[in-house]
Amino acid sequence: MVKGKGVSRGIALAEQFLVDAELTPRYEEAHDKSAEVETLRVSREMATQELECTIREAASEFGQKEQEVFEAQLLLLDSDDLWKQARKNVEENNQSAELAFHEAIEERIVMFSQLGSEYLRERVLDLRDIRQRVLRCMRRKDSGGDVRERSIILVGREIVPSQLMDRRNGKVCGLAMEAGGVTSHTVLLANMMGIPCVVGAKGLLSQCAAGEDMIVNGFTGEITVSPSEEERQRYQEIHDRMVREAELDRNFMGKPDRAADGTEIPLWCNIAAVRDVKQVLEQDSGGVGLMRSEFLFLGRQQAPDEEEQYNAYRQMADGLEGRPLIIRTLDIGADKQVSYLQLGDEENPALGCRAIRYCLRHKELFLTQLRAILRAGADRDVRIMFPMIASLTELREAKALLAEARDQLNQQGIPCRQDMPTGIMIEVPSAALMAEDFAAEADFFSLGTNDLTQYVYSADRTNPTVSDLNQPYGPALLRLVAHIAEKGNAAGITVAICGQAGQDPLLLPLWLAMGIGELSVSPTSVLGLRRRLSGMTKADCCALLERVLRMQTAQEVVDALREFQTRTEESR
Ligand SMILES: C=C(OP(=O)(O)O)C(=O)O
Repeated sequence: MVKGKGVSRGIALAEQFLVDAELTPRYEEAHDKSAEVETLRVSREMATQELECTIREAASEFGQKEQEVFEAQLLLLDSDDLWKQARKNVEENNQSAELAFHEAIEERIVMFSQLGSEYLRERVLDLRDIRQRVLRCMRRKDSGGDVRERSIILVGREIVPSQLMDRRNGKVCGLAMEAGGVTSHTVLLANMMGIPCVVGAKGLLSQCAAGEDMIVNGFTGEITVSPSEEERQRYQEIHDRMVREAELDRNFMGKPDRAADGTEIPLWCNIAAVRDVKQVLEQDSGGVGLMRSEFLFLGRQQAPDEEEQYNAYRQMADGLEGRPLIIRTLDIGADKQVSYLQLGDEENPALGCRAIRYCLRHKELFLTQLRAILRAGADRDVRIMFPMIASLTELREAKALLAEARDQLNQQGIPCRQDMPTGIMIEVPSAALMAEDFAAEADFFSLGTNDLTQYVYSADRTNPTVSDLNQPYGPALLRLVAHIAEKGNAAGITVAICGQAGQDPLLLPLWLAMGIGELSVSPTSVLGLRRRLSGMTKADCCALLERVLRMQTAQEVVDALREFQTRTEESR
């Protein structure tokens, strides 16, 4: 068993699937040449099937450009010369199938790199990708066809969002990482998708065995490689308990987001793509409090143009059937790197030119997004939110560009929203301290507690070594949140929370007491939070908050919150 930190609740048992480690071939001699040749044949078939399936999916879910990328790969993979060369390497040079294929691709990489053509040089990346795909197929024990049909646990040193979103990686039902931070974007996505996840599991990669089963326990942080019968039974018990809890939660379908004394906190959702809208409706949520638009920009070769963005935002708004959609403008940088945007090598990217800072310096890119959002909101409840605002000057500049985008559309006679509600993320201490001033110029606040925590404690959210500091129970963060809520409420604007802390059931009474006006959480958290909310009263929560705000350590706070939770649940 390997121990890490559980960062997305739940438990999963499935086949392990190594993702991020660059697979290198086994440098072995072929003991049985005909078996190695057969491995080549089967892996060619599997890789081809996978790619064909990806092309179909890219066509239906993404766009023409994504489809073309994979079609180009399929052409390369389908080269008879390539496979003949690999076969020759087995038969004449006594190489294993893995090595034989690796070498055959390597020859092409060297050739393509030396040719003057820009186009062929760019194909080198595709060749590398194909090599990884085929090696992965060779490592799979059976030739059970398309990995997408199988449930898998992604295992890696650090899994990036694009790998999790890559449908070629199968039906992901768990994530296990040797490194990885508590609120990295992969973790956020895992939460959103209800996928159990463990990070910081030292020694994981040396123990895992691709193709074998694994249990990932997102409650305890335990990872069990190749589980025994007894361990499988234990998994089943926990799994069954989860199912029972989920049934209790489901009784709260159709009920209001209301505490026992009638105080309401709307429970909205965080989403990243059009396909997430379905879950918002399925989980009976009232809207989307955070649409992380940067996910439209990840895992591709160039930025989506205005039309593509407009279509995506419009589809989301339509899918929400009148519920509000808050779109956060491009929050790129730090752990969300996009190669084609040339973010540059920064010594300290979390403190660098990211999010609104990047957008204000790349006006065309920003205006394109603003136009797309304004158009999507022409006759739908779409609202806009700027991330990483640190100064009033930035907010004013961003609003001026929003007005410019609107004027451009008006001049062209393109329908768009004239008075789009405009909010800001409060995630930088400078904005938190000046909440009163910001409240006079923003229509709403949404607290990005993931970043706010990292900046308040100066503890990198992706660094597991400092994850003890990077958590939301510390009194400094709670006092700051209370300050922001007070200023926002006094100005009559909604103060929401869209960071992970918003979905933490332990913290729920504090948010209720502070007058937080909306929580935006992963869709899978909505019903559970609604159930818990229904058992609390604002008066009890205020008494708890008063005590908590006088506490000095995170441990004292956690103890008080746990005690409150037990008491509330027992009294129901
Ligand atoms: C919601 C937040 O933004 P991100 O997507 O950076 O986690 C946050 O920082 O809390």
